[in-house]
Amino acid sequence: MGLLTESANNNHEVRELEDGLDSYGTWLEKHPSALDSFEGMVAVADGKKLVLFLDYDGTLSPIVNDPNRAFMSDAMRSAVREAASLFPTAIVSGRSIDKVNDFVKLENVVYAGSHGMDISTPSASLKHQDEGHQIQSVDEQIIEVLEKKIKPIKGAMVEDNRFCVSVHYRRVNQEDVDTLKEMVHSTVKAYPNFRISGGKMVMEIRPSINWNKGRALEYLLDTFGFNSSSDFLPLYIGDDKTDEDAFEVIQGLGRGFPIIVSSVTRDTKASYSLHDPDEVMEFLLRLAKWKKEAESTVPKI
Ligand SMILES: O=P(O)(O)OC[C@H]1O[C@H](O[C@H]2O[C@H](CO)[C@@H](O)[C@H](O)[C@H]2O)[C@H](O)[C@@H](O)[C@@H]1O
Repeated sequence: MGLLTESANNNHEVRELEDGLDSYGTWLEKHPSALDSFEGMVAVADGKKLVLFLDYDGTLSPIVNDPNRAFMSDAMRSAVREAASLFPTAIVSGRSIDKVNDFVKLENVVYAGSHGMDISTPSASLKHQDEGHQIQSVDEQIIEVLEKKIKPIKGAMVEDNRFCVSVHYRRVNQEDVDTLKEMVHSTVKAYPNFRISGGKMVMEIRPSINWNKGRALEYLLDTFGFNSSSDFLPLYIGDDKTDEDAFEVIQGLGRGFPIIVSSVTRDTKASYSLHDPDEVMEFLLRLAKWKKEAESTVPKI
């Protein structure tokens, strides 16, 4: 993907691109390409258990205008399937678990939807508990009120992600974006148990609880049985603001690989970068190849 193709209709991101043209190289020095750093990374991972965490939109599928058409390519699906056959793998998304499952269509991965609030493993399913109360699916009323309120804004769209809601403005005229944002803020004000976070041309309305993709990563490491082990390495690939919570947890652990997918300079806690989903696919294939070769050279006793 070229430097100027991603989200070219987003003025802010275009400005970021223009500003970033000179400094992208400098940014890459701080967040080196995971492909260029591959040999060093696998040298660290040798003999350890890598655990993979993959975001969906913008990581496994390219960002597109219509959220309902963010399909994953067959080639990407087969790369993820291959990697997941060799490493414990979770897909961690802001989407509802059912929607991300419909897009990914793989059985050998664990799904964490609604920014990690809804987790399904082969053996159990967790709807995040907050102070002893299981959180409820987002009140139908919020969705109805939001839909009604934003109706006059052409191109705006509400997406029900089960435990959170997205209001999309990628297809909204630039001059209407501030009005839309104001409408969403004033609507959500009436629901003190919810807060708004941002993403790529989307406002995400989520329960005000201390749970995010980082907490989901910790929970999943536990579920995979790595809580007491000292030889695991989490590897998380994501492109959006909500993925920063997971990068932060990995930095806090002092082990593992936080990798951001970005073709522009970004403020991030990730240590490595990949330019776009094509590079994510290439990286996953290299990882699988490395693991298979490593396993075939282990002497059989
Ligand atoms: O955590 P993720 O899996 O990255 O989900 C974050 C949001 O992703 C989706 O929206 C983004 O991708 C859309 C399709 O490419 C794009 O049209 C939109 O502008 C992006 O923000 C999803 O639709 C949202 O509900 C997720 O919250």
